[in-house]
Amino acid sequence: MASFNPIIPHPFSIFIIFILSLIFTSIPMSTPTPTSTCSNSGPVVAKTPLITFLEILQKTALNTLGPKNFDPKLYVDLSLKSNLSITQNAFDDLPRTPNGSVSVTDFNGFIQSYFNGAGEDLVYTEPVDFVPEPEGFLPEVLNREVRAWALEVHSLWKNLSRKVSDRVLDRPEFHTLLPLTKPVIIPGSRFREVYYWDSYWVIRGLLASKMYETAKGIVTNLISLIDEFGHVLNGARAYYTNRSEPPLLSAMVYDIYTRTGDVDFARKSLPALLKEHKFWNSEIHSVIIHDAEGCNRTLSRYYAMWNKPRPESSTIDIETASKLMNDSAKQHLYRELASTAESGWDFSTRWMRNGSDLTTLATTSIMPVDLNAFILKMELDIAFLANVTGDCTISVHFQEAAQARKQAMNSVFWNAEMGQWLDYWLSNGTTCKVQGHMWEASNQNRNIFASNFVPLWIELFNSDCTLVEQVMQSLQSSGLIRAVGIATSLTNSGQQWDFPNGWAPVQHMIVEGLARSGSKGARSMAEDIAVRWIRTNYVAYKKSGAMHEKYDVEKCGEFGGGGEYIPQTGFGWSNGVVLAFLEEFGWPQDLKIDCN
Ligand SMILES: OC[C@H]1O[C@H](O[C@H]2O[C@H](CO)[C@@H](O)[C@H](O)[C@H]2O)[C@H](O)[C@@H](O)[C@@H]1O
Repeated sequence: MASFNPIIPHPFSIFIIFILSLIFTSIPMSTPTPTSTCSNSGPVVAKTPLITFLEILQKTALNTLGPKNFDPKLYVDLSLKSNLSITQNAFDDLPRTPNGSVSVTDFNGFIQSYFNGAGEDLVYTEPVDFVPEPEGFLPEVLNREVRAWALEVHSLWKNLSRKVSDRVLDRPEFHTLLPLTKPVIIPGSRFREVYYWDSYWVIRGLLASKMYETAKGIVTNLISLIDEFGHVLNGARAYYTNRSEPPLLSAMVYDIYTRTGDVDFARKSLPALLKEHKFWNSEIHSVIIHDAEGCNRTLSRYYAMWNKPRPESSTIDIETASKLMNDSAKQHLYRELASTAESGWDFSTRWMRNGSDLTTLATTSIMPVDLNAFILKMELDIAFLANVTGDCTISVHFQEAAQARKQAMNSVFWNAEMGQWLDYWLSNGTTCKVQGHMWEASNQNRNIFASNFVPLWIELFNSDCTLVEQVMQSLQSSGLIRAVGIATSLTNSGQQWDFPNGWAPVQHMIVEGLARSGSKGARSMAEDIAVRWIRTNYVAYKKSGAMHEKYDVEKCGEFGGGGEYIPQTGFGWSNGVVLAFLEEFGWPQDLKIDCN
C-alpha cells in the first residue's frame, strides 16, 4: 500500500499543533449558525431542520432495514408530503420495540404515508433543442456501428434531462432539492440532481449534440447558485451548501461562447465568474508558500465550510469517525471528508496519510495540482471573456493573475526529475488560515496520480513543446496508461478514485491537453488513449445496456467499482466525453470498435 507522510513531527510539535488546531478549529464550531470558520469565509448555510430530521430517518432506516443494499443518500433526497412537525410527530409515535427500533412494516408504512419518493421532485422534460440526429452531428464518425451508437448516446440526454417540479417552487421547505429555474442534465441513478464539475463534461457532450440552449440553461442555474451562496455548490441540494466542487464554470462559459459567439451570454456570466474567483482565493482556500528562491507564491486548496458528517453519507461518516477518540478529532475528520468531496476525488489514497485508513484523510493540508490548474484556467478564461466584452482592465488583471499562478505552480508543484506536477503537502493545513509556509522538496508527494498530468490541459503549459515532450514521456512510463484508459492512481485501495478505476473527466483533460499541444507525437498518443476509452465504453454499453460512471481500465468492457456506493449508470460525464472524443478524432469506416 503506497502511503505518504512527508512530515514526521516531533512529539512536542504534535502537542503544539493539537493545541493550535483546537484553537483554530473548535472555537468557530461552537458558534451558533450561520457558522464561519474564518471571518470572511462567505455565507455558510446552517443545516435545515428538514436535513437534521432526514439524517435521523437515515439512521433509523439503517437500523431497521440493515446494511444490505442500503444507500444513505436516498433518505436525504425524500421530500415531505406535509409539514415537518406533523411528520416528526408521526415518526415519534411509531411503535418501538424494547430496544428502541422500529419494525420494517411500520417503517415502510411511515415512509409511504409521509414522503414522496426520492427524485419525484424532479420531473422529466424534453430538452427544447433535442433532435434525434442534429445537423452536422459528428461528421468524422464514418463507421456505421459507431455512428448508430453515438446517436444512442446522444439520445441519452433525453433520459437525463429534468426540471424542478412546481411543488418545489411552491413549498421549498418540504424539499432538499434546490429550486433551479432552468432544466438540468443529471449524472444519473442515485445522482438525481445537477452536479458542478460533472456539468462541464455534460456541456462538452451537449455542444457535440448541438444543444446550445440546454448548455446555456445549465450555466444559468449554476450562476444562480453563485448569486445565492457565493460559490457553485457541489450539487443542487440543500445539504451541499457548504462546499463546492472543482471549479469549471469559466470553462463552461468559454466553450459555449467559442461555439456560439454569444457575447451577451459571456457578458452576463462575467460577474459570477469574478465572484467565484474570489471564493477560491478567500482566506480559507488561499495559502502563501515561500518558495526555494524566497518568493511568496499564492495557491489554493480545498476546504469545506463544514465539520459534521456529510448528510448524504451521515451513517457512513459517523461509523468512520467512531474509531477516533474525541470530538475535536471527529470534527477534524468530518471537515476532511467534506473537503475531499469538494475535490471531486472522493475518496482516494491521494488525500490519505495512510492509504488503508480513511481517518487519515488530510485534504486541507494538500495544495492540489488539478485545483490550481482549474483556477489558472479560470483566470485565463476570465481574461479572455473580459476582452471579448470590452473590459480591458479586468482582462489585463486576470492575465497577470494567470502568470502569477503559473509561476507558483512551476515553483511549488513542478518536479523536473519526474516530469510531473506533484501535489504539495502542508504541515499545518488544518487551520483556516495558512501563511508563510516554507517550501521543501520533501513535501511534494511523489506518488503517481493522474492529476499530476492535468496541467497539460491548460494552454499556458501545453503550448510549450519541450515541456510537452517531457511530460508525455513521463506519462508514458508512469504506469497509468493501461489497456483501456488512464488509471486514476497506481494504488488499488478499494477507494473509487484509485486503481484500477478510470474516470471520464480525467481521460478527457489529459487527452485534450495532448491533442491540442501541437506535437504530432502527443496527438497520436491522445488519439490512442481516446480510441481505447471509446471501445471500453462501447463494449460495456453493449453488454449492460448502459453508460457507466467509471470504468476498470484493466479490462475492456468492464465498469469500475469500490468506494462507498454501488456503481452508477447514466451517465452524464461519460456520455459527454465519448461524444467529445468522437467529435475530436472521428472514427474511420474500417476501424474496429470491439475489444479484440
Ligand atoms: O454520495 C457520496 C458522494 O457522491 C458524489 O461524488 C461522486 O459523484 C459525483 C457526481 O457524479 C461526482 O461529481 C464526484 O466526483 C464523485 O466522486 C458527491 O459529489 C459527493 O459530494 C458525495 O459525498
